[in-house]
Amino acid sequence: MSDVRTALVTGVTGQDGTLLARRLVAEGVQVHGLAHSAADRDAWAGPAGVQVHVGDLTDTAGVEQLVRDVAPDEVYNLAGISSVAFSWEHPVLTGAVTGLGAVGVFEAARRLQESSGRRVRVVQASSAEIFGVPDQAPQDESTPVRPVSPYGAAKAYAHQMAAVYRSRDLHVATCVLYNHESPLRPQAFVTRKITAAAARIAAAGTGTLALGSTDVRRDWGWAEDYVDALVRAVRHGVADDFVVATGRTHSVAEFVAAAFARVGIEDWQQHVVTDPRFVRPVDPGEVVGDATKAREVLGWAPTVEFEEVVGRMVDHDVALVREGA
Ligand SMILES: Nc1nc2c(ncn2[C@@H]2O[C@H](COP(=O)(O)OP(=O)(O)O[C@H]3O[C@H](CO)[C@@H](O)[C@H](O)[C@@H]3O)[C@@H](O)[C@H]2O)c(=O)[nH]1
Repeated sequence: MSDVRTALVTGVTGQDGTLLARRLVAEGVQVHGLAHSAADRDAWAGPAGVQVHVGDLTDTAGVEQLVRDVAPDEVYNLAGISSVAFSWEHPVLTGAVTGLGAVGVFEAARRLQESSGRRVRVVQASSAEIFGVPDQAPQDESTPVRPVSPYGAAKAYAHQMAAVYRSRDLHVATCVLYNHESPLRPQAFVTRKITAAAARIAAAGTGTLALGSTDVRRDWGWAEDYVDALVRAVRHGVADDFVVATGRTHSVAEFVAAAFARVGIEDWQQHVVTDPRFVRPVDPGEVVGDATKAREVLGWAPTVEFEEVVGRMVDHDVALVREGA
């Protein structure tokens, strides 16, 4: 049993929110979640016992009211637009939700802390995209923040405002999360798109997968590990920034090869076509993080290797196809 009584998780219906809610409920924490819509709330396959509220991060007054009502010990800000691809189509919305929305959460926590006289701790889900196309590899907490996508710029603003709120005596930690995956990933992200396609093509014996750039390299880890880092960061004595990554990269092509090999298809190239719709205006060629600080300060370490991440996702999608889902 944790000594944390109440937690508020924004973005609770997403991949990380779901995994985090499971973890906190298992610890005996009273979990409140914020979902974007009643439909998201009703469709959510989260753990029992979570009180899910519906609201929009752009509704600053609503967020402040929620934080006051819930009076959490811990706030996990996971809400926002999480797809870089989507952010290119909706840059204004991305700035409002992912950037300003985060500040609304920090401000609400600060006001609660001030009015209640109790410590409120916040962790912000920051992103490797804040580094844009970095000069150094791997990146760490000292790498210049220089985003190149609307999503990265919005996350960069929230990241820098976290530091501003620390100077106002609010505990706001950030985890600079590199790509982290699980079967809960929607197909808007390349990993799940690939694993779902591998399962579909294996079952049908035919089919194609349309992708953008396949030579870009990402640092892919297992999402549950990254949720563990968020918990460690928010509970650490000092609010700080932590890069959370495996330190290893693979290309999209390598991900495809591993996923198709898992279903017994070696000639994956026969099934992949390039579609310019999935090529981004600017896309970092390689992002890779150095999580030494998280290791040394938080005792955090990734536990699942790349091949196992791919394998677990493919197996899940194969089972879904078999069930006719
Ligand atoms: N989504 C998508 N990406 C593709 C495709 N083809 C190639 N890619 C490439 O695959 C890479 C990974 O794309 P995503 O899976 O969409 O993830 P992301 O843009 O790297 O963002 C993820 O990681 C960030 C941290 O590094 C997170 O902050 C973000 O929320 C998200 O989880 C990108 O370089 C993208 O251009 C495709 O068809 N779809």
